[in-house]
Amino acid sequence: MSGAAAAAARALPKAVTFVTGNAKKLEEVRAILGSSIPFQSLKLDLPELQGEPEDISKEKARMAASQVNGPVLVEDTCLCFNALKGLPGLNNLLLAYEDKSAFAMCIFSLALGPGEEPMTFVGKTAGKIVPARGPADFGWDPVFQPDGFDKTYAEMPKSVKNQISHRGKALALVKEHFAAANYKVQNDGSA
Ligand SMILES: O=c1nc[nH]c2c1ncn2[C@H]1C[C@H](O)[C@@H](COP(=O)(O)OP(=O)(O)OP(=O)(O)O)O1
Ligand SMILES: [Mg+2]
Repeated sequence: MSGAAAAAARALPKAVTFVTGNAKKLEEVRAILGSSIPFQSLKLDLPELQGEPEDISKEKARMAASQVNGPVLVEDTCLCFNALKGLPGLNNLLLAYEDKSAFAMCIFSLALGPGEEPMTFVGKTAGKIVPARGPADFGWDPVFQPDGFDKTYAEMPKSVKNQISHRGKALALVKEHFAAANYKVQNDGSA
């Protein structure tokens, strides 16, 4: 890197902690991030808040950052129904509506430490709600069929889901941010 355009390295006291109570999410985040961002994970059930998805995610990051006392990444996901004007909800509600279109939305929030304003990264994948097909081991994967595919998320190989998913898209933005921000992790000989 040369000269003026290089971002000043921001020192982080430790590696970023991805906080979630959901093992399946963690599995996907690990697979998608690989070794691109050094992170550790912590299983913590944070309260389920109400409100606008972005605000919920940010508030979750604030709580996690104070509990961890360091940089954290958290994530909130919703399946939002166009018939309900984008509201998250229960699949059964949709039975009453002709319009089965929906989108999966994932919002990651990164807080660099307690008291720091979280940054958000949003990924969306459009699709429709269908009768369940495929393994039922992760939430609503069997009932969500992304546009352009004849398989539900549950029926796809993980590698395909991760490439086109709400989570994959949001994490691509997280990766871009990390690449640009040039964080330097202290107490980590590998950096
Ligand atoms: O890719 C996905 N495919 C199918 N279902 C999914 C996905 N991602 C989240 N889900 C489900 C899990 C939970 O029943 C609900 C809300 O998720 P959400 O509140 O963000 O997650 P959570 O409470 O399980 O874990 P966390 O501790 O990270 O908040 O959506
Ligand atoms: Mg949750």
